[in-house]
Amino acid sequence: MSELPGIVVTGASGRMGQMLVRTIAESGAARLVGALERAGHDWIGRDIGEAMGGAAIDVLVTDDPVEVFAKAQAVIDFTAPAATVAFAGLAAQARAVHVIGTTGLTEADLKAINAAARHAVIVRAGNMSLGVNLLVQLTKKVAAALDEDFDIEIIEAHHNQKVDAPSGTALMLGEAAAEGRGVKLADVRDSGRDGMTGARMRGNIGFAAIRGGDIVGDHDVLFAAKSEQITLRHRAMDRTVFAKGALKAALWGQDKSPGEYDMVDVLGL
Ligand SMILES: NC(=O)C1=CN([C@@H]2O[C@H](COP(=O)(O)OP(=O)(O)OC[C@H]3O[C@@H](n4cnc5c(N)ncnc54)[C@H](OP(=O)(O)O)[C@@H]3O)[C@@H](O)[C@H]2O)C=CC1
Ligand SMILES: O=C(O)C1=N[C@H](C(=O)O)C[C@H](O)C1
Repeated sequence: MSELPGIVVTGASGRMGQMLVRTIAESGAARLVGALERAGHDWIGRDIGEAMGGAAIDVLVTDDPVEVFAKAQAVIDFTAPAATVAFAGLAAQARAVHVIGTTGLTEADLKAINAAARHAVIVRAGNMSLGVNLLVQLTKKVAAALDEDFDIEIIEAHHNQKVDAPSGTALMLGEAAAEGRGVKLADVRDSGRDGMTGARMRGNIGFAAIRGGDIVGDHDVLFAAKSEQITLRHRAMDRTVFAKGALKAALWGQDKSPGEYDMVDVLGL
């Protein structure tokens, strides 16, 4: 019997990192071959299972991506933009599928990731859940069906430790709405209203970000016209939906040609 695909989790001590370690262990479809943290992290050298407060699973936390990526068929990465760009190059060198959940990436980061995808499979999405990727498709459809009498507003809410806004998901939804309308998001994006903003500009796509407590991730797409409104809503109740999607992407990517893919490709939506 052939061995299950080996997976490295980066940022293994993080909220998503720990969820991924558990999801892989419970999946029966893959095995954890590495857990990565930044140099100096106090989990380095410890068994990841024990560091997470459970039983040992014979995988020590390391700060050496080159050594662990060489053993892996896939790298699942929910960290921070600078780390993700560096991991994209290293995962491509190791010919490992790189699943990127990290958000807050700049245009320059995206360019570097795209260059790495010339040599290996990269699956990147601001949200790995089935529900949100379906919502993206629905948003595109509804935006295409309605004219600019409907103002489009994207409202997202997350926990108080989130460092980027608007969320990666909100931007995916904004791109979908813009595509549905046949415009470029960059030309109609309206985020961060504060002070004497003036009246809302017709055709703009607005963003609002709420941060509080332990909200996992809520997204509304509001289409508001005179006398009627439509709201499309997704709420993540816990992070398993993201981790399961990421694992699915890592397995899906195993027999694909080098290139950059997203969860719409993985889920066949
Ligand atoms: N696409 C999706 O479906 C989802 C995306 N996300 C995104 O994933 C990212 C992480 O979220 P979350 O888990 O909540 O954040 P956390 O801060 O809990 O975890 C991030 C982890 O990455 C580590 N890290 C940062 N830099 C490096 C590095 N150079 N090498 C190794 N590890 C590093 C951090 O370490 P340290 O603490 O030392 O900095 C931390 O342990 C965010 O961008 C978030 O928006 C989150 C959920 C779903
Ligand atoms: O940081 C988070 O937590 C999340 N980030 C992603 C985003 O930026 O959209 C996905 C999810 O909403 C949780």
